Parts: sequence; structure tokens; C-alpha cells
Amino acid sequence: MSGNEAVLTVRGLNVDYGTGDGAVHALRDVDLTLHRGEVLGLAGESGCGKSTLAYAVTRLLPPPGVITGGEVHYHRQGGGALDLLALSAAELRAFRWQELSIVFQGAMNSLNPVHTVHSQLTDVLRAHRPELKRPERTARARELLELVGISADRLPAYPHQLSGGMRQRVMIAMALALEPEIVIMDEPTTALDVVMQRQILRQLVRLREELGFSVVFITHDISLLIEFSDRIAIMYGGRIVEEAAASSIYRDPRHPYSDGLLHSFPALHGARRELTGIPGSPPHLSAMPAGCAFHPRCGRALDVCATHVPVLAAPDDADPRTVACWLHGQAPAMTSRS
Ligand SMILES: Nc1ncnc2c1ncn2[C@@H]1O[C@H](COP(=O)(O)OP(=O)(O)OP(=O)(O)O)[C@@H](O)[C@H]1O
Repeated sequence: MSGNEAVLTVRGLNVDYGTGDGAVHALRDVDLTLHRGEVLGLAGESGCGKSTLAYAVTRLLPPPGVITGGEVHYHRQGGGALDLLALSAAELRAFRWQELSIVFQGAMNSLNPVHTVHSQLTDVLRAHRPELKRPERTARARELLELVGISADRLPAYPHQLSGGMRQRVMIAMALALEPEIVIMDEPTTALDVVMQRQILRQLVRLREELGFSVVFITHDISLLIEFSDRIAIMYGGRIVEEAAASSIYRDPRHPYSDGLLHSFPALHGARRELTGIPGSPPHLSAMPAGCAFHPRCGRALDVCATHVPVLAAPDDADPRTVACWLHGQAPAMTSRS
């Protein structure tokens, strides 16, 4: 489904929480490309900056978060790039929902309990598609519900009359109401049971194939990411440390952190992996180690890892992936520290 045409590009993005001496750097020089029609998974332990990236890209970063550098561009089909960091508040309002929508963790709880599903779905349409007449809005709302696997008969229901999975589907229907080009899903199914999670994600991937939107998919669950993403970017300490096709990351993770993450979760398919986990815990943003932030936990660290930050670069072979690791073709021969 995915091609090579970029729909969203993030370059050198930096985000701090707070200012001055007390500022903590939550994102550091993040480069990321979302291609048209693909599902791009973002992985990494809690606190590595996945949500900060989603919020920064959509300009929804809550204070004290500030974007301190970098660029985010949205590329319209057929040409023309929109600088998202330069949009005015009014332009942003039009851009969100219309071109890009977001489903956050627990989004189902943001449905208004005193309004029916019908009124909440048609509200989005009324605000953004004023040309639609009332019966057209209702017809579209019915269509949207069916799209996410809920019978259109449930349109008059109030949120409390629906299960958690159904409410989350309603939020997904709402996110798709205006046929956006990009849907950002931050832990969209984490509050649901495993069977429901897979059901919803399967439906989403099918819809993506039908409607052609692109998805940024954020979850703690690496096995879900491998199953549903085309490509995966792995984050550590506010940086992207590896980015490649989901199948390449699964078969052959190059960054020792990616390897550790994959060995922290049981595989759902294929050969069993030994679960070794990752020693230690992620660094505090206020006390980030020098050099590669992962080096204190890395069993393969070299001397250079403690002093110099490796940049995200393509390894020597032809595999279309990038890795930020001194073990992969960046460093002159160094001796292992172990
Ligand atoms: N309001 C804030 N003030 C200070 N630091 C913050 C604030 N919000 C987030 N952070 C810090 O920014 C870092 C990135 O947080 P973020 O929520 O983006 O991580 P995450 O990878 O999405 O984590 P999780 O998977 O737990 O949601 C964390 O270390 C967090 O403590």
C-alpha cells in the first residue's frame, strides 16, 4: 500500500519542557518521514518521547512544552508543502480533522456523555462541511459507523450504552469523518482487551487500504507494532535510534536497543525468542548520559559511545534503513569496553 511519496516530514525537531536552566530536552534532532498510505509505528519505552513527538507535530504540545527547533511539513497530494510550525491558530483548526486527525489513548472517554453518537458525529460534519444538509450529515454518520464495524442502528445511542471497544471505534469514525490524509493514533487501543485491540487495528488497516490515508501508530506493545506497521521507528531518550521496515526490524534489529526491545516481548508468530529484556532503566531527561544515551545499558558499547552521539545514518549495506549506532559503520575501528 505504501509508496515512496512523503506526506509528512519532520526534520531536526527539538522539544524542551520548560525554559532556561531547568529545561529538559524531550526531543532531540528528530528526523522522520511518513509516506503516503503507510502505517508508521513508533516504539520505545515509557518516557522516550513518542507522545511528545505526536503532540509537537500536531501543534498540540501542552505547556511547558516548547518546540525549540526543526521543521514539520505536510505535503499535499499533487505538490505543495505546508509548514505546520508556521500555521496560525485558524489555519491549524482547519488543518486538524480535515487533513490530519488524532486518536489519543482513552479517546473513548472524551465522548460527551449527554449527547448521542448521532449528534457527536454530525457535529464534526456541521463544523467542517457546512454545505451538507441535515439528511446528508445523518447519511454520512451512518456510513461512518458502518465503516468501523458498528451497526448504523446504534446512531441514537448515548456513549454509556456502548461498550469501551465501540466507543473507541466511534472516536476512530470521528477521526475519519473528513477523510484526512494522516491519522495519528497514540495508544489507541491500550485501554481495551487484547482481542478487541486486534479487531480494531485490523479494521483500521483495512480502512487504510480502502481510503488510502497514512497512520502514525504509537504503542508500548512492540508485537502489535510489528503486526500492523509497514515501517517502525524506535526511540530512545528523545531520539530516533533505528528506523526500518517492520519485517527488517523483526528479523534483524541493528541497534542493540531495538534488539533488547524485541527480546522483551514474546513473539506472536514464528520461532520463539529468548526473553532477555534490557538491563537497567531509561535515563532521566535531566541527567542524560553523554554520547549515545543507551551506552550505560548496552552490552556492546565501545569507547566512542560514551563520548560521541551517533547520528542516524544508513548502514553500509543496501537495506533501506537508518541506525544511530557506532557499531554500524559510523566509527573508525574502536575497542569494545566490555
Ligand atoms: N509537562 C511536562 N513537563 C516536564 N517533562 C515532561 C512533561 N511532559 C512530558 N515530559 C517528559 O518528556 C518525556 C517524554 O514524554 P512522552 O510522554 O512524550 O513519552 P512517551 O514515550 O510517550 O511515554 P509513554 O509511553 O509513557 O506515554 C518524559 O521523560 C516525560 O517525563
